[in-house]
Amino acid sequence: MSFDRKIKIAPSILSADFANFGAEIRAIEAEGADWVHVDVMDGHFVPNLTFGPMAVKAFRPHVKTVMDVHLMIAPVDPYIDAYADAGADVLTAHVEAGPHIHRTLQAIRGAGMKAGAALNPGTPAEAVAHLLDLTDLICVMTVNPGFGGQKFIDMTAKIARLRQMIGDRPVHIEIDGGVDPKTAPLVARAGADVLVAGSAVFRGGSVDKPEVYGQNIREIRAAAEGVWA
Ligand SMILES: O=C(CO)[C@H](O)[C@H](O)COP(=O)(O)O
Ligand SMILES: [Fe+2]
Repeated sequence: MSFDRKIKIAPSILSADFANFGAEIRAIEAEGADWVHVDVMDGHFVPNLTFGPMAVKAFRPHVKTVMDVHLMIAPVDPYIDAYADAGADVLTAHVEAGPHIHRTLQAIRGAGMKAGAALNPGTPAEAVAHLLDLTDLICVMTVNPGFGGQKFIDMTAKIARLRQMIGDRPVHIEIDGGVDPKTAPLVARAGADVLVAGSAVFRGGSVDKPEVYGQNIREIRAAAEGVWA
């Protein structure tokens, strides 16, 4: 997994057909997804439950790009090895999930994965100021985590501040929540390069109509890249 700052679209399979994950993953990748975003929720850190490491391991053979696992769980540390074994490429933990995010990021890298740190909407950019050399990705939540299909919360000032803090370090800024062709240009202009989108990618499509996924991905990408045109 090499570093670049081109716009990457990461569909969240939270909006996929839960009875058909393998085919859904293959469809979004065939239709242009750059990464596959996998939302792990524990019914404790967030008020919703999805799946755990056994399911993530079952997704792995279907993912040919980058498997980007977003942990919305607390605690994190007891499960890091299980997600490494499941084949996560990027493992992101929330800074709010416990008192020792520094240790968590070290452990994620130590287990051979790229380490991400996620920030809830109420958490300032400064929460990662002393973590930037331990982090490969900062995930800026633009919804309160737990559910797909929520309304975008404007975090552009936080994104711009993070881009300034990161300087020339090889750290991605990922945006998660409410990304669509209207909001993508706002976050791209502020400095984001990885755009997670669940409902805006899967809306109107299915494994039998995958071209809709392709159209949705192209619209988000064009809107984000249009910022630089
Ligand atoms: O982490 C998440 C929610 O906690 C999801 O990745 C996110 O909500 C994507 O869904 P949508 O694009 O529909 O907002
Ligand atoms: Fe997510």
